[in-house]
Amino acid sequence: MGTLIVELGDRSYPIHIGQGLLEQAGVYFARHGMSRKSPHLIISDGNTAPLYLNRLTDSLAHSGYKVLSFIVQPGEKSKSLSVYEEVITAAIEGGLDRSSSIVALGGGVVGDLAGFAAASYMRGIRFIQIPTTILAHDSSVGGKVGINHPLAKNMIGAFHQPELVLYDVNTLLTLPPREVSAGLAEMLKHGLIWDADFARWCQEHADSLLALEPEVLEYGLEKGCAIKAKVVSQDERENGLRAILNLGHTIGHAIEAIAGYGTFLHGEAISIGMVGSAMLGVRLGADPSLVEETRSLLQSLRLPVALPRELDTDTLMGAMMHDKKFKEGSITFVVPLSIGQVEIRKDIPASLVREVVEQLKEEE
Ligand SMILES: NC(=O)c1ccc[n+]([C@@H]2O[C@H](COP(=O)([O-])OP(=O)(O)OC[C@H]3O[C@@H](n4cnc5c(N)ncnc54)[C@H](O)[C@@H]3O)[C@@H](O)[C@H]2O)c1
Ligand SMILES: O=C(O)C(=O)C[C@@H](O)[C@H](O)[C@H](O)COP(=O)(O)O
Ligand SMILES: [Zn+2]
Repeated sequence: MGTLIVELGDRSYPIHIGQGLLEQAGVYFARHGMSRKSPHLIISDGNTAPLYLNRLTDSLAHSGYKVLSFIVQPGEKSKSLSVYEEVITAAIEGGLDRSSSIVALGGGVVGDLAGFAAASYMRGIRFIQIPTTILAHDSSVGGKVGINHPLAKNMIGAFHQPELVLYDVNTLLTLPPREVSAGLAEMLKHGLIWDADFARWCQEHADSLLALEPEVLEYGLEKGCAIKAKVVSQDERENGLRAILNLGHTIGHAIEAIAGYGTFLHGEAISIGMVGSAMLGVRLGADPSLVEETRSLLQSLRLPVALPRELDTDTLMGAMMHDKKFKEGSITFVVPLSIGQVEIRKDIPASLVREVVEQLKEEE
């Protein structure tokens, strides 16, 4: 088992990664001084809860905690205002007070939704992340929480750091193959933005990662979490450096929104977006081999690398203008210089992005 720390002064917190941690949740709650007098609300989804909720509630109850649960529909559509309202209703009806916590048991959807409920309920209560997807090695760390608007991803949200992240890698064994690949997209992203050796390691170990071989998977998750933790520790609120974690997301988020949430998984959409970013990089001076290399890394993880022709370019461009990085008339892009190295550019003309979108369609 490994433990990493997200260094944020008096809001620092651990990420515990290992096997069998779900059964020890009560011990970790006690170690973090969670209240035994106030109720704690677990948010999970309809796929994850039948598999893992009992293990969690048993462990917490055994350690003397009062727990309630609220189960949402699986998938991106649950990151909505209406489901958020249902979660808040469950918190009020369950009698949560300022010593309570909200606990996310699931992937990034549950984590973002539960985290936003924790950030806003009574102006903020404690929050615990218990991730159960590969993708959530990214989403459970860093405190970005929120929900979608039909017009734009993650448009309503907050920064609200968890108390701790308890990552039981045994839970990953039940993930469907498509979700495994989508999660590995964010793992590879951490290599693409920070560490070329790690990006190439992901490709070399692609078969083991896809087969969920525990030791390889745990190493990859720890490495991804460590990169994310380092970035977040330096720039919690995305005033600068943190934007690099958004590689591929400007195009990716627009794809998710215009195709209808859930049509493309988040990891699939950002996979296509990362190829687009490489194309942009080449237009701005990177070696032309960057596009093929990026594509090959993503394809080894069985990820999509082209944009379906039926997605309308104008609609996609319009959706990109809703990105949080679109400010004062121009869009900030994370542009790769080479594998493992990116820069943040604030001067990317929309015409260049349009060319990239067209090129992404040609490759289909
Ligand atoms: N906050 C952040 O920093 C951050 C970072 C990256 C992504 N995200 C967000 O995360 C979301 C995507 O997260 P995700 O890919 O985990 O999606 P998800 O939460 O929808 O989970 C994927 C699917 O797997 C199922 N599932 C979860 N755990 C399972 C398990 N152990 N076994 C079997 N099935 C399981 C879920 O029910 C769902 O159907 C997106 O909304 C994205 O925007 C947030
Ligand atoms: O933590 C971050 O910062 C990220 O950008 C991580 C991304 O993988 C993630 O998808 C995040 O939710 C995107 O945030 P947004 O602010 O661009 O909506
Ligand atoms: Zn992401």
